[in-house]
Amino acid sequence: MSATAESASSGDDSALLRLRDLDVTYGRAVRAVRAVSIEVPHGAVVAVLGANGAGKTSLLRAVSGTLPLHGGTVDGGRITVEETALTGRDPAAAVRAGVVQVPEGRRVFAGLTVAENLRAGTLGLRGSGRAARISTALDRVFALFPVLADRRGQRAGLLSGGEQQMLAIGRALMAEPRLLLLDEPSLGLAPRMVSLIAEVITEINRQGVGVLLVEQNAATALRLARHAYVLDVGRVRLAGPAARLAATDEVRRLYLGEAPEAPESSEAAEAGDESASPAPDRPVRTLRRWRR
Ligand SMILES: Nc1ncnc2c1ncn2[C@@H]1O[C@H](COP(=O)(O)OP(=O)(O)OP(=O)(O)O)[C@@H](O)[C@H]1O
Repeated sequence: MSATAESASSGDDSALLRLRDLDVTYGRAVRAVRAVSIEVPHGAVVAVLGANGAGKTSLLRAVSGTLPLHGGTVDGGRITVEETALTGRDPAAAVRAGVVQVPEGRRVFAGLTVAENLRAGTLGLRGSGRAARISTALDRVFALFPVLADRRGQRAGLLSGGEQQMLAIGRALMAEPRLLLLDEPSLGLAPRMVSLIAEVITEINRQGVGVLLVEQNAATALRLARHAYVLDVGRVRLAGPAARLAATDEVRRLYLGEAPEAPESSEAAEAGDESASPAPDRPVRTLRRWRR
């Protein structure tokens, strides 16, 4: 494992999403993402971890084409979904390529009903058999989230935070994604709801949807993901199989909030990778720990 690893995955040619040397800036002053290379293989959940301001959301915005809406620009690098180049493309192009983002903070349409919110997710749907496909997608969402079926006529603003997160994910699924971009789905949710959302992410993935999961909740993310990347001030600091990352001293101490068992003997240091060792003056950025 290396901080400069180009990818946490095997690097095979069948990657669903491939980011190469991605740079994202806001204006002249903020370099939010720097030379980041990430892959999501077909059928995988891949996690991107990091503290506040590490660049996680900016990375997702670059992929979903929503960066300009926030004043940001892709300044360098390449984004491809299978054979489709998405670098600098708009959100409609990303949706056509099967990429749908669930933004942080849910952002459901509070004044619309649950059913209307779900239908809003189908606006970008093109191609034949649209009505039948919408009906199938609706059945699938209601099977994943029975509570949404029960509340289909209720205004979304009246749902709990967890239910709104379900609705936000459900709305994204209505667009028939091949790749779901999830930004902090566990944020602000009670532990029981975090577990439920985690189970649903696993099920969605089992149904064939690739997932790029951005989380500060490192324990949940590392449990769900096959591969993981740790971003630090816009750069990939660590990358590798999630289970292996979860076992390193650095991740356990800085991202899982665990006390180290042995003094400063990180796996990366053993591998001779000095850049992955924490600097002595670095503040410990303990992120929220996942509690069952
Ligand atoms: N719209 C914006 N305009 C200017 N700077 C921004 C904007 N959005 C993010 N930034 C800056 O870009 C950097 C990366 O932010 P980003 O939101 O991508 O990080 P993050 O890892 O998702 O953080 P968090 O977990 O707090 O959401 C930060 O320095 C942030 O202040």
